Amino acid sequence: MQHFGDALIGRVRALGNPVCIGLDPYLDRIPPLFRDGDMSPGNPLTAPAVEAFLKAVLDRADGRVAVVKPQIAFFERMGWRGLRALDEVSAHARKRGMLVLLDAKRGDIGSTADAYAGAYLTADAPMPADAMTLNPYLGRDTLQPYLNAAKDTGRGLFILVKTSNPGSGDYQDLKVGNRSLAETVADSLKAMSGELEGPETGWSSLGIVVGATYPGEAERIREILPKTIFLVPGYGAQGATAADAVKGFVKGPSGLEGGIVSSSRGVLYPAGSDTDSAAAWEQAMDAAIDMAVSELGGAISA
Ligand SMILES: O=c1ccn([C@@H]2O[C@H](COP(=O)(O)O)[C@@H](O)[C@H]2O)c(=O)[nH]1
Repeated sequence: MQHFGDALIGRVRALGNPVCIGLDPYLDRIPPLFRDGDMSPGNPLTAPAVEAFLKAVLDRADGRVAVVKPQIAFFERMGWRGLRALDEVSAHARKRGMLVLLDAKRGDIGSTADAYAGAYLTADAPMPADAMTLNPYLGRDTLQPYLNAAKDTGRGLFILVKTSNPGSGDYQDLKVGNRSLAETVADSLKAMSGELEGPETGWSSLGIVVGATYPGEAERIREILPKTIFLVPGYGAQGATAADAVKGFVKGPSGLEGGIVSSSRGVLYPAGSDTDSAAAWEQAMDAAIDMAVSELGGAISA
């Protein structure tokens, strides 16, 4: 059975960069090369066009990137055809050796969490993901069904701790004693993280989300959870730099490690990609991927 934490860290070490490409298909930004019809969410041609676009992105990323993060909202927006496209795109990524981290941010009472875990994480899940994001707001008992599934299947979990958005401080920075709520949540995940530590690298399959836009908080949270992989959004389109993004990383055998840095809009829609020329689009996409790979690869080797 694959252990998600070991598999992810192994691939990042092998490739020398922590890039995670976010798959957020904004319908009005799909390049002309792939568009079909009016690209309205209910148009039956829209989801296949999105699927073709994302598969082409994955082909450009082949051999350069360890993991991709489809954002389920953009697929749900297209109804059942969108979910079918998500399934196809995920299968395409896996065929190219990339892990699939589903950004679904689920969070509900335990009995409903059971159903979500059964959709994405259990051995018989119809839409399997290698890992998924979760919202811990309803309490630790609501994370248990996902933890059970992760133990059974080796899949991974990423719990929201300190998100990248400007309003994340509204609740996450509130003081609980002398710590922020985000740090308190991190502390409460210690035991669960320990239960999923990998036999090869020691890194846990229970990860957390820590925005690149709050590098100081990333350093404090790393002290609380030394073996927990960080999923770091906020680099690129949200303004954080590569140096900010790796603040919570630690020294490993081949450079800094312990996290992946996601970039969605910055990679998917670069300058020059708004074209109906296949060659020009490929060139723009290669340049965008190269930029993320070299900036973030450089930041972990510095
Ligand atoms: O704290 C978080 C958690 C998740 N996200 C997700 O990332 C992408 C946005 O990425 P860009 O690189 O800014 O396009 C989107 O799917 C969010 O839901 C986040 O931004 N912050």
